[in-house]
Amino acid sequence: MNQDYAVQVTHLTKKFKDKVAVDDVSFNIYRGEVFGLLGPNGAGKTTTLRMMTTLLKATSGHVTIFGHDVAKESSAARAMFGLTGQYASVDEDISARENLMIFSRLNGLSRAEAKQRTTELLTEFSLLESADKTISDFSGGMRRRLDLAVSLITRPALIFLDEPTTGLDPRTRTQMWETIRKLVAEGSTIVLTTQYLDEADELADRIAVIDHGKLVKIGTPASLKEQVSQSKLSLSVADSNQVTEAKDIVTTHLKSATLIDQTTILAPFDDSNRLTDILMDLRAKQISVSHLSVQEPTLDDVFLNLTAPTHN
Ligand SMILES: Nc1ncnc2c1ncn2[C@@H]1O[C@H](COP(=O)(O)OP(=O)(O)OP(=O)(O)O)[C@@H](O)[C@H]1O
Repeated sequence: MNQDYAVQVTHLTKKFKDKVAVDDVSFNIYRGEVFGLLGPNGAGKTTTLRMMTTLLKATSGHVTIFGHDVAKESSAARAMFGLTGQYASVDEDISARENLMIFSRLNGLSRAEAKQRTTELLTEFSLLESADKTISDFSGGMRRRLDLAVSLITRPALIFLDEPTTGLDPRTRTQMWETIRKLVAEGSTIVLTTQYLDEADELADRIAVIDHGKLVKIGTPASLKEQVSQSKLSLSVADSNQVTEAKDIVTTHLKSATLIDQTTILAPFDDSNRLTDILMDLRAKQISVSHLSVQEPTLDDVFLNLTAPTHN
């Protein structure tokens, strides 16, 4: 086993009768990284995650978690990770504190240890004030934080988060991102499935894009964006009489430029250093700029490009 890997997925395949839900997928996840599994509905993310977390048997292929084969050594593999998401099974009718106590005891902690861990987790996840409310009175964000707290009782080195922020309001989502970043800072490895491209962009060190059960691309958010599209420069001049001259300057430096109205020029570019040259030339010709912006390619561009119907 390679010591640098938290997870190794090799030729993983899942067939449901004639339907191939996951088709020969291989990737490795490094220790300490946040790895995002991204794909449209029905792409095979959940099926992949369920095989990785011992909940579903693969038709063929292998997964190892810190060297433990999930099929052959499932208890050892299971002891290495925490799982949170749609499978979390907190009891709705009792309080957060009681849930944490019960799960701590189920995980083998003594009564005193369970009590201490429960207080630590309630504090860590800002649930101390609501600790004795029943879960059915919890907001979506509180519920999600409790789910995550439960999966962290045993301080696992690897955490699987299945769509951690689906259905949360923007503020609670940002809080969840902070919590995830904190876990990473403390050394956890995180595997995350998400339907939110901005979430993958914010959190993931690397992203695997899955479509129709196949791995279509893997890389850092930046490298995926680079492969798909260039940045765009948008520049407006104060005096419309100077727009043609300004367009010529932009064309000289960026090869192509388009006039989109009487004062605005749009040009694709990939070298930020050219921007200074353009501004210096404009100033030398006494052309004033009234607006300037650079649009970076977004992960949406990548996603649409990779999973567009024409792609398949
Ligand atoms: N138990 C099952 N029996 C038959 N087909 C299944 C089963 N589970 C999943 N599938 C099919 O396998 C494919 C992949 O499903 P999966 O749930 O893994 O996708 P997903 O990427 O997680 O989608 P979503 O974002 O909607 O959860 C889908 O076509 C789905 O209908």
